Amino acid sequence: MTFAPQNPEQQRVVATQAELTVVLGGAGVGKTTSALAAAHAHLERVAESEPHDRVLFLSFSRSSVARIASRANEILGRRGSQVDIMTFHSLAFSVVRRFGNLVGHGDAVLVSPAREKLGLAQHEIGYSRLIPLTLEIAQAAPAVAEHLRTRWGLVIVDEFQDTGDAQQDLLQLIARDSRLILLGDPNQCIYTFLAEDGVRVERIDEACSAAGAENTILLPETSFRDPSGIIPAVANAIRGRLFDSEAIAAAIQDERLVIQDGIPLSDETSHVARVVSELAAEDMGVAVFTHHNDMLAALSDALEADGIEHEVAGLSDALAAALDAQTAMARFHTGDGTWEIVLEAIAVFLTSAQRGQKAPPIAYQVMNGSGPTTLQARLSALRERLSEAGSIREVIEVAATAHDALGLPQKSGAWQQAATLLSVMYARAARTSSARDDHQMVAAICAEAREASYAALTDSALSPREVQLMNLYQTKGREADATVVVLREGDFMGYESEPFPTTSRLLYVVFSRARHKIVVLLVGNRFHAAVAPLAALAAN
Ligand SMILES: Nc1ncnc2c1ncn2[C@@H]1O[C@H](COP(=O)(O)OP(=O)(O)OP(=O)(O)O)[C@@H](O)[C@H]1O
Repeated sequence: MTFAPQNPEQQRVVATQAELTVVLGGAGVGKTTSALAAAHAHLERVAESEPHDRVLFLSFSRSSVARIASRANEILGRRGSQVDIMTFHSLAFSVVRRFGNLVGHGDAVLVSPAREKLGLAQHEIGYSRLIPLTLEIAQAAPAVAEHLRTRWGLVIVDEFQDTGDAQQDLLQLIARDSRLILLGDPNQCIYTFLAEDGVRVERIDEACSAAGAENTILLPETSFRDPSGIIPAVANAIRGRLFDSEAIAAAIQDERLVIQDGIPLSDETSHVARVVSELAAEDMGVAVFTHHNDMLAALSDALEADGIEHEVAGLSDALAAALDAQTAMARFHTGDGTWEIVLEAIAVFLTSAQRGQKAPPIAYQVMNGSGPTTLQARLSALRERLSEAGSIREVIEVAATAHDALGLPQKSGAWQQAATLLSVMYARAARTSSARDDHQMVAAICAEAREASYAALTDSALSPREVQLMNLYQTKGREADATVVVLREGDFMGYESEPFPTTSRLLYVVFSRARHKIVVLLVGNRFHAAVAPLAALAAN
């Protein structure tokens, strides 16, 4: 194992044997890393008496699962296969899949929030039902509850400050008899807008009281993400709204913090793409953070054109929906699925591209055969091309170009990503499966695509890349050599006033992700008061 504790507190985390340990500390101080080392230490310690013991590492978002998993091998070594790293929702889904029949949900199909907006069929389960259903299953079947309680000797929860009531209930179920390590940072609590779901900053204090002072470990402030301390000092100054502090002036002087303003909205995508290309050319991994998914999609297309491989964290739902739509087209060709299923899958894809509670009008037009005649004509042409395709390979090509052929708005990047995944799945099925006819071939591809879209919905990104694009709220648990923070005129930052506690925590998370450099791009002229002082710094 390559991990070596950097201070006595990290060492205490690794060595803890308490039933409940709470680990606190600011961004980048090593909470996640030392907890992984604690998982390794636990498994080594019990190896003789409990050779099959396992550790569960629960995290919040798909993005942080991906980051933890990418680091885990190095720290866990041969113990890697005994550690399950997943989100609360992917854990719940694995239970629902295995035992859902006990509560009338055998063969459960998990659908995206976008599909949920268009209405659920009987056998479908929405994302928000996963944890409650898991609890119902455990209630109905004590043997399942017992299985979940005994499976993991140690449970670690990352980002504990953002857990809500549902996660808490799930934890109580699975960790009743296990050791528990909770990792948290009250300053990174950015989901308080989910107060209805029980997310509240005080949860950390309660955990500390339960653990007691001797089992509450506060890691020293030194950030190992940027050992020079320059970027952590910027993040802290911004959290404290000390925009005229030495720390910020020094970082600007050293070009570790670059603030560019006056970028017109019409140049946003090209400007961001240029900055990303320049940083990537310096061999830096880059993460771009913005409030706007429309910008992410446009940027994704622009980077594609520049040949820069990238991952769009904000498009995971759209990617899953695009995969579904394209496989539905393949099933239609072989007669294993109807045209209505294809239309519905396209509607779900269109809904996934849209924020808000409702599906967009075009989604209903696709499903109902209403709307502009050009749209209906294009759908008919697509149907014909799919029916007449001479081979499965040709069907996959038709599906790959359907986004353009139909003239769909937005998310062409996700459609393209799905097409690439699908052609890989096709090649694999053609090479390895025992599928002898088109039906079997399509079934094999669909099974694999379904797994991939479940992974996109509940777990890590499929192919983490050096350049990552995401929404401001997906930044937690991420890190990159350079971060590009795009702030746009009119960005909504809540209704609070000075000192903007919630937005300041969000900005702290966003500004603490970089290892080397932060570039802030200010698009437009007038900014929300919470971020306006940054524009003043650019002018200086
Ligand atoms: N003991 C150590 N030795 C080497 N590198 C370390 C050590 N501790 C932490 N790091 C490195 O510092 C960086 C931040 O660590 P980590 O992600 O564990 O911090 P964190 O407290 O979980 O951060 P955040 O709350 O911001 O997600 C990582 O790149 C990690 O590899």
